[in-house]
Amino acid sequence: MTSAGMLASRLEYARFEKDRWKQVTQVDWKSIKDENVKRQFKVLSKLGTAALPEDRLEKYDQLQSGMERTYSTARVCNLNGTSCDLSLEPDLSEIMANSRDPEELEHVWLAWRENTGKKMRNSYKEFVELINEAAELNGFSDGTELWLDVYDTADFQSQIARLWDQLTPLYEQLHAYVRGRLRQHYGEEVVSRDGPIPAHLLGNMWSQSWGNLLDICKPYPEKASVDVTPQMKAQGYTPLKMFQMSDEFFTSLGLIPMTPEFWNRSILEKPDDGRELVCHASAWDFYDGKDVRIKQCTVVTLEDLITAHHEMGHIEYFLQYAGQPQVFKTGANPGFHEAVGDTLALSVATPKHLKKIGLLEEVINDPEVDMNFLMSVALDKIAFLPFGYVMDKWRWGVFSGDISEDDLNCEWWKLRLGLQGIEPPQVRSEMDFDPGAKYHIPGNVPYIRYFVSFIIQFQFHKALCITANQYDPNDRARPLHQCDIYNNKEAGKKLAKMLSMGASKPWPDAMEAITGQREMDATALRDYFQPLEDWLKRENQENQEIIGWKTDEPVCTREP
Ligand SMILES: O=C(CCC(O)(O)[C@H](Cc1ccccc1)NC(=O)c1ccccc1)N[C@@H](Cc1ccccc1)C(=O)O
Ligand SMILES: [Zn+2]
Repeated sequence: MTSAGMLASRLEYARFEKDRWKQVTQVDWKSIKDENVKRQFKVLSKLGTAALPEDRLEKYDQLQSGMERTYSTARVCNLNGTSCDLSLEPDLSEIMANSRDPEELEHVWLAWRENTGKKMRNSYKEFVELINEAAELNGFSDGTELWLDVYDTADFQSQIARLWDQLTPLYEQLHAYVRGRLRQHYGEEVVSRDGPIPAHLLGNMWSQSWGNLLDICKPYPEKASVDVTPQMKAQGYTPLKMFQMSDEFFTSLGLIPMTPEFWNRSILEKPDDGRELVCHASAWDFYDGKDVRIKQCTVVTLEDLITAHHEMGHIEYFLQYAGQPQVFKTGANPGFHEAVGDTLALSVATPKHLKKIGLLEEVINDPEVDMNFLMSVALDKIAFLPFGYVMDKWRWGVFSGDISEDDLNCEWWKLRLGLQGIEPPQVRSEMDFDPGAKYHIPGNVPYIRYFVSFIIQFQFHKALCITANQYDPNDRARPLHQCDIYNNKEAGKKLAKMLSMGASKPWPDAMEAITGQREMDATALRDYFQPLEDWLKRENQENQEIIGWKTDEPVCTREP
């Protein structure tokens, strides 16, 4: 599908949506008795951006596809300038993950932002106006209300704030420990004792997950590492084999296997015919119960094996709710769609499971290997939480006007400093537009869904592990983080029951179907990481690490 084709079909679909909406609003659907039919009308009574007049909608789509093209086609030079066609995937991601040279990391970090975000600033300002215009045409006050309507939860933003408040003590312990290990590795000149962590040293272009620092942060360096990437390469893994393994995990639970169309029409590797491709992973539903596809520029790493499960989680959801009426063919809420694959990946990543699939040698039940594993999961899951929050806390502020268009970048860094405790390698300014360096901003993909997912996936994991008799809250010999639900048909049946509901019921009903609870709850996440939290507190105390970070250093100057 070319971008021109995309634009044309988006406009055509908007016309269809507007016609359908006109018909629906002429029906007195609120007095319909049948709950299911009434709910279908309720969903159809909302129009979204299709409410924009055609010329404004065309402008909206052009701005968005223009920013996405800037992002997807950006190329940068390497440190010594010998090559200038480095792309984000796989080149820059590999450098940010594996380079331990602060100069090279700083160069790549700055060059990427120079060639993406900085070029989008004006487009984004205009784009925000259009989102707010669309919101008002839908009877909402701004884009934030339009975006949050799908959660249908009155105090959603304060629920998110409360969940984050519950988790900051755990995050601060991890932050202090990682800052300590980075200071040992790079020296006090590069990493301070009590300040924020330099963003370019965290193993990821956006400092959103720190799993690539496992070699520096392993609690027991001499013990086995759970990053089985070398074994995957040694055993000749291919992207196809990674997706076949993921499919095998899903079917081991009795879930629906990937369809022939999936295997014939997915793009599982970056094409080498020079074709421009949006490499950011995505899953696609063609709404016929058979034609479902993933597009992913997969490389052979454990990180990408986990991403394969994430994308396949979307596909499984598509297949499970294929029998629902069209308007219910989506997640109970967007966080549910993001949590399916990650929930199963919590089992896949365990040493127990990696041994089962031959990627880890004999792992005796060694508490130190276990702590190394828990740390690797925390570096991805705990580190991610404040990033997931910042991404939409910033956008909510921009849409609602709390963040003025002259302060876009410095307000972004105020949030990055305050919530994540990170700082840019060099002071930024309002000439930059660093949010645009992350796919979901030009891609206009909301992000709080991932924060929700990272909370509820532990609730799902805990419930399914109890069903699979792999976890017992009172039996320390079977802790939650060692649970692997592989092959358990009971757990699979429970998950399938929720997935097949799609959006036919309010999301608390779907949550209750799996966990017995009706709200988001961080307790399961805290239970999972309890052994690590205890270890981190002892370790930080022994090393006299300072918990928290100073915020008095300037990270961004408001000069226009
Ligand atoms: O962005 C993704 C994975 C891509 C996706 O699967 O969430 C994808 C994003 C997307 C791409 C294009 C258009 C819209 C959304 N979402 C889907 O493909 C999708 C989502 C819902 C239903 C159907 C498909 N993950 C996030 C967060 C994350 C999640 C899990 C582990 C690490 C990090 C990230 O990488 O920052
Ligand atoms: Zn996703």
